[in-house]
Amino acid sequence: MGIDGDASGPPRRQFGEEGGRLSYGGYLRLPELLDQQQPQSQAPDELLFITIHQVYELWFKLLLHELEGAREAMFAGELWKARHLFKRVHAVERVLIEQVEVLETMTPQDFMEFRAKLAPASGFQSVQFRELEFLSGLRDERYLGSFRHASDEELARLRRRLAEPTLWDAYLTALSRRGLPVSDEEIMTSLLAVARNRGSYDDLWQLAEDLLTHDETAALWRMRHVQMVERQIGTKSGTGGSTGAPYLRGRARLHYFPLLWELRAWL
Ligand code: HEM
Ligand SMILES: N[C@@H](CC(=O)c1ccccc1NC=O)C(=O)O
Repeated sequence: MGIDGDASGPPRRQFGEEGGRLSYGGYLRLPELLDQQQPQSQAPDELLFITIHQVYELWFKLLLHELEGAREAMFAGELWKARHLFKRVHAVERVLIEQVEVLETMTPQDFMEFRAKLAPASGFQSVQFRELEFLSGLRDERYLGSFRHASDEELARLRRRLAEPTLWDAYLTALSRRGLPVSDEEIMTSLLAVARNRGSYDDLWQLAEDLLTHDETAALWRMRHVQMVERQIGTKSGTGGSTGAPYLRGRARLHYFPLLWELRAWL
């Protein structure tokens, strides 16, 4: 029996073969993709280091896309759609945490074989990571300073993220579409009304839980990253010029949606 399952006779055309324009590698642009891993040293583990960062950046790209979709859905009052997209966001974010383990198979000695070649590059210069923070509501303009070497297009993207609405802005719109006031003075009362009146507001409550999970998972990644950093470089300072682990520990305490955490104290 042939691989197409035919016992005999001429090979039949498989589904999708009629046009014959697309191939697996052509569609996925594999020649281009697989040409992008270019180690700067002979160190055996540099391929792992490059690959894992590229995989992160691909997931970051998808997260930005899905979070933009979730934001637009909240603005449009399509809460079911926002929740559907957040489910995917959470699944990807869990993968981001899990794959730290792959890089931790590298020993610090093996990392030191090529680490010096990396400076002054560092995760500080990840445009998409900062875009995710800005879109999620953590807008610290001081980070624009880390992008002196970024292209005009990348800088424009970061500035656009600083100017555009955040996920929290979109959630506030969803609240006010349901008649709940969202001024600074009234917002906590509205969040409490949602939490205490699930019969009327369960969709808004679940959506707030989705935002909180996004926040919590991002913080888990920061903690996981700093554990990996301590394992790899101990108390050394970073190639990007920070104090290293102490700087990163400080970042792990940050929240995208502080009011959703504060709400817990009132429930
Ligand atoms: C051997 C593994 C790694 C080490 C030792 C390491 C170390 C560091 C250090 C020390 C910093 C602070 C900036 C500096 O002064 O350099 C940093 C920042 C950062 N790293 Fe890593 N890193 C590692 C892997 C990764 C991976 C796999 C990613 C995935 C994209 C990543 C993303 C980032 C990001 C986004 C920042 C900025 C964090 C912030 O400002 O809050 N790092 N890293
Ligand atoms: N900042 C790291 C080096 C590092 O991990 C890195 C270097 C270049 C590009 C991305 C990196 N990943 C995260 O910071 C260090 O200080 O060892």
